[in-house]
Amino acid sequence: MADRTTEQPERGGDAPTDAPAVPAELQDLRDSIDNIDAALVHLLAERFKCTKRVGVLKAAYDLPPADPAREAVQIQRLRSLAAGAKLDPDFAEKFLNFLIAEVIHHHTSIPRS
Ligand SMILES: C=C(O[C@@H]1C=C(C(=O)O)C=C[C@H]1O)C(=O)O
Repeated sequence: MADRTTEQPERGGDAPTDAPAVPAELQDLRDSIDNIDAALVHLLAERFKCTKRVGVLKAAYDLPPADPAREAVQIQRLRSLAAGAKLDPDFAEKFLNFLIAEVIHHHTSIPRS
């Protein structure tokens, strides 16, 4: 495979018209980041499919949209998983709260009889 790091812009003379070559390692990392972002989108889509069904069930059984006791268990579990994975537990908690807020927003918009 060609070494992409060898594709350097000209030095001196006129300003180069092409963008500088991206080092191979940077491009590889960006390819992986793009794959991870795609996986996250698919995982989130599956999660929202589940939570939408939960919202319909809650409306049918006249249960409140939010369940703070369940959320507290989820947050502690995710914080522990994050710590084990060397991810900032505060970030994991913020991310989960962000998701849950969106879910509850969806649930509150489901009509009830
Ligand atoms: C999905 C539910 O509804 C809400 C949303 C939650 C979530 O997104 O994980 C968790 C608890 C509830 O506040 C549920 O009760 O399970």
